[in-house]
Amino acid sequence: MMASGVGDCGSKNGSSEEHFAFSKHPNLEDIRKLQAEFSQERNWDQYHQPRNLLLALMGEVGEVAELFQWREEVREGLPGWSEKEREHLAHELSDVLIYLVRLADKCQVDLPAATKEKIALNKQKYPVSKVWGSNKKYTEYTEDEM
Ligand SMILES: Nc1ccn([C@H]2C[C@H](O)[C@@H](COP(=O)(O)OP(=O)(O)OP(=O)(O)O)O2)c(=O)n1
Repeated sequence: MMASGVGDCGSKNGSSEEHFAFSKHPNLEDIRKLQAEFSQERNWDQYHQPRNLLLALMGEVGEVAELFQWREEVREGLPGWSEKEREHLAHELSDVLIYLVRLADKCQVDLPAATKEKIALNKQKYPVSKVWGSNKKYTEYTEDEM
């Protein structure tokens, strides 16, 4: 794992067979605390209201999109991307996560717990037996199919 956080995401030839997993730390609560400290030390809490954080988050999502725009389809593992491009992506995705965690903090949403709950709800909404291999939205299924 490089210092930038750019790991062996798949392989450079696009194979998804190589193992990829996140580091265990920092977890979301660690990130929440790190960002809270960062903001407090700079007297920036005054700017980190939910609305500003949402706009900052959207701006960073736009910066991620810039890295993908006007390219051919990008395959898993980002084959053909340079180390510099991978590092840039890692930093922009981190900005997105940092603002998302900060937004959840300021809205008092327990993000890991809420995510666990939402995945459980998604499983109910999209039962494997009904949706296997299909990318239809749940509203497109007929009563019979569900
Ligand atoms: N008021 C602010 C400004 C910055 N940051 C933190 C959160 C982000 O992780 C990062 C964003 O910094 P920049 O706005 O400088 O954006 P970039 O790092 O993406 O720089 P650039 O826009 O030049 O790519 O810094 C923050 O918490 N609160």
